[in-house]
Amino acid sequence: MELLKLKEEENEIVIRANNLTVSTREEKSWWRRKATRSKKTILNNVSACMKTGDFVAIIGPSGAGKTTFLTSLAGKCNLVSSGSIAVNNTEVVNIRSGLIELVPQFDVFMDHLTVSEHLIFMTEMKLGSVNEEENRNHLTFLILELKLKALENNTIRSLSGGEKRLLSLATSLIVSPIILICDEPTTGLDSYNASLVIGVLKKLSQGKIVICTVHQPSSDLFNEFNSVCLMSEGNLVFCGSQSECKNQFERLKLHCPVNFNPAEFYIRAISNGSVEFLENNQEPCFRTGSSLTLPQIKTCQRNWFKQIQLLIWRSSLSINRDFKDYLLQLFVSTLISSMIIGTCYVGISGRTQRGVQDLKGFLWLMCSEVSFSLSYVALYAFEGDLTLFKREVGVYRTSAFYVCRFLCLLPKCLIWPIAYVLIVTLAVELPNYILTAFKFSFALIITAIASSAYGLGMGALFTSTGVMGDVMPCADLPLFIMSGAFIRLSSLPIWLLPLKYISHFYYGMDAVSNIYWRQIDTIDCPTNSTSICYKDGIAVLTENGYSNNISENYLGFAFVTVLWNLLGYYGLKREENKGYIY
Ligand SMILES: Nc1ncnc2c1ncn2[C@@H]1O[C@H](COP(=O)(O)OP(=O)(O)OP(=O)(O)O)[C@@H](O)[C@H]1O
Repeated sequence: MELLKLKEEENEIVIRANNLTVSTREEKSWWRRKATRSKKTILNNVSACMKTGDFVAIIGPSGAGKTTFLTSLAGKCNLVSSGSIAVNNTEVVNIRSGLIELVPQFDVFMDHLTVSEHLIFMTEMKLGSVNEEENRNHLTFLILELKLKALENNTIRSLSGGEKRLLSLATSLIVSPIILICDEPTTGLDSYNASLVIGVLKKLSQGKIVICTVHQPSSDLFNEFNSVCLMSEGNLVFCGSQSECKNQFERLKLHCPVNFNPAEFYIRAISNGSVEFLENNQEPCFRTGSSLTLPQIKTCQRNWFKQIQLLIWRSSLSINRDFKDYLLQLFVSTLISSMIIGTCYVGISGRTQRGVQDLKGFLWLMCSEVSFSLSYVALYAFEGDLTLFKREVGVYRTSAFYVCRFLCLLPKCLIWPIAYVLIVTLAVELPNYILTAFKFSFALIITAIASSAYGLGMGALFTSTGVMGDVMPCADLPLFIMSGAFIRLSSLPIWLLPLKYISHFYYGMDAVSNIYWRQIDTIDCPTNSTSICYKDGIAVLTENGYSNNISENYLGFAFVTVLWNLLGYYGLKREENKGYIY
């Protein structure tokens, strides 16, 4: 593990918690301002110190506050806290990313990727190009050390729990952190995999600090740790070397029976109240004269465009593996529905008074099918990846992730409208068929892009609450009423007009209506007709309140696309600010 060790001449690292108190926030109902959940103290005045070479096991009964302590040490706790945590003399929250890595209890990956694709992605993001020899060697070394060589081409979803743990560890070690914090690295693993993981961690601890919470470790596993922290009800009962812990218990006449698991013995003693606090008579944490500057580690922040390129590469790998589903979705969403529309409207023409109504319905269906399908696909784009995104905070910029999601929708925005137009327009009588179909496709592609921005924006704003599926129809309703398919736009009250200008349905309908009706120079009007007779296509446009200028629609599309994307970005940023998920 030479690569992972701090070099001899590098400074000693000390992480120190000083009077750390962590509590939950008081929750109040918003209407009565009455407390619905009172404040709860999770960590109570905890002080501890760990230094280079420490391989620490944090043990204690369930709910003792072990995970909260770990995440606080990593600077990733989102709860209210007082006191301080510092590495050497630098507050943990001010430490450069990569110096401390947290391996949470639950692994979150993009499951469709293979092990090597995932590691390449992370190396590219965190270290720089894998084509650089140093980075390639480091990656190869990690794969070998963490026994991932045989699994390189396996997809992550096919890995066992232990293999996923090793992959999580490898991911955290890409940047060679100086402090590695693992939450229950052995939970759910069989004894072989548990000792494999602990063995790797122990090796790593030479030259680093490795801190782990462990649940019911076997005696053999527990003995691998050289330090132990005992926690009970938010208090740190003891934190020091294994031998000092044993001595302290023996001073209280609490002798661990031969062949009895010491970890279990300690936990029982603190759970039944036999022990409240133990002294720690160890040497002080800082050796006099040791330097307090933090070591430099190699990290790399890729530029924004490179981040987008890497994120798109990762998403495309995932899409490739699901290509059959993608085709099925295309088939169901576009082919079948466009065939149904085509069949219902077969033979219609806007050159007769009867055909005017049919044509308006046809244009509306074409436009709304494209809008609805794309906006609902985009709506769920973040749902599955929100946890992954929150785990990867700091690896890439939120805006890069958002732009990647938007760009990944563009192939659909291109293929779906073209497929629609090709099929549905076969059924109706179009003037200048090829040119009109081409113009329809273009207008619907732009409609699809604006609809995707709308869906993505709504999804990002409401993803974490899970109510986007309920909110979306309510938001859709006023927007699609503005399309002019159900109400004459000229008769809208003035205060409703702003809604028209943020409606992608309006711009879509206005564009396709202009494309079609401007080519209809005469509409038959039977002499015995008692209802209104439209003279030509322009009269239809005027009667329905559509604009005279198609280029205004494209400006409108640009406006709503930017608007919804900005709102979506704000929603995602809000999720990022809620903090790390562990
Ligand atoms: N975000 C939170 N909001 C409210 N309560 C919380 C929060 N995080 C932790 N707690 C509470 O704090 C206590 C300690 O939780 P923590 O997860 O740190 O314990 P633990 O020792 O790791 O438990 P276990 O061994 O079961 O994982 C628990 O009672 C838990 O319910």
